[in-house]
Amino acid sequence: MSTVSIENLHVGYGNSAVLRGLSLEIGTGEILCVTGPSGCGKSTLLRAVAGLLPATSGRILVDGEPVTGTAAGRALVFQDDGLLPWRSVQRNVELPLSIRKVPKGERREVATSWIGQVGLAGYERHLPRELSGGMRQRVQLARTLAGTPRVVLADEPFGALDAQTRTSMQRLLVDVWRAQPMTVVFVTHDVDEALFLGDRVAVLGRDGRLAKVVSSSRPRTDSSVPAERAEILETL
Ligand SMILES: Nc1ncnc2c1ncn2[C@@H]1O[C@H](COP(=O)(O)OP(=O)(O)OP(=O)(O)O)[C@@H](O)[C@H]1O
Repeated sequence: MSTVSIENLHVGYGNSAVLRGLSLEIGTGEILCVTGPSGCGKSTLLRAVAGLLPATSGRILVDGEPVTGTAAGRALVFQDDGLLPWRSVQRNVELPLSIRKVPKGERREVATSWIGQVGLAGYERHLPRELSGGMRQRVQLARTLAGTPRVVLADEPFGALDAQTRTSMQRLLVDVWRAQPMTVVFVTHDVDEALFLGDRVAVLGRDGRLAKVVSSSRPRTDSSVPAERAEILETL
């Protein structure tokens, strides 16, 4: 788990600025959801925190250390599951451990445990093409968590799933986060998803600045969520 500090961050592509002076503090073990209109720079923010895009000015610190490039401790999760089609579920989940040269026995044990925790016990030998979209997202989640990231950067990972599968993936994410707390920055267009998952919801404006941060207190009450929902929607 890590603290992420974003300080007066400006990021752009060529001469066009996207994020203009964004400051945000993401606490250790917090789930921060980021929402905002299309094109406001949500993915750009994640890429910058991942170390894939340099800041034009300002800085990002993870546990006090400036981000200067990618790091194994910061994992990106996408809508596209990114699974290797020729590798079984087991071998896909083992991937971050193979890269770290974790011994075979330990690799197998850790991967099997995560496959069980995401509800896919019995599917270890299946290939990605033999699984549904929701199951493939579970494999992606297991693979990400097997790498014990300190920060998970999720870019609309459940965006392509049907409503029911999406709800079960949201619950699964909260369950695994409770079992193994981690700092999560989760981008979504879906305000209800943001309020369900997030401890706080950061709303980016079209101008590339932070428009609002809304706290979503846990445990949520039925009456608090509509109020928070209205507060976010009036900004969009
Ligand atoms: N590789 C790139 N080169 C140039 N411009 C880019 C690049 N990637 C994104 N942009 C531009 O930067 C702006 C922000 O894009 P970004 O993908 O971060 O927005 P977003 O909020 O994630 O959008 P959406 O909600 O539609 O996914 C957009 O105007 C986009 O066209």
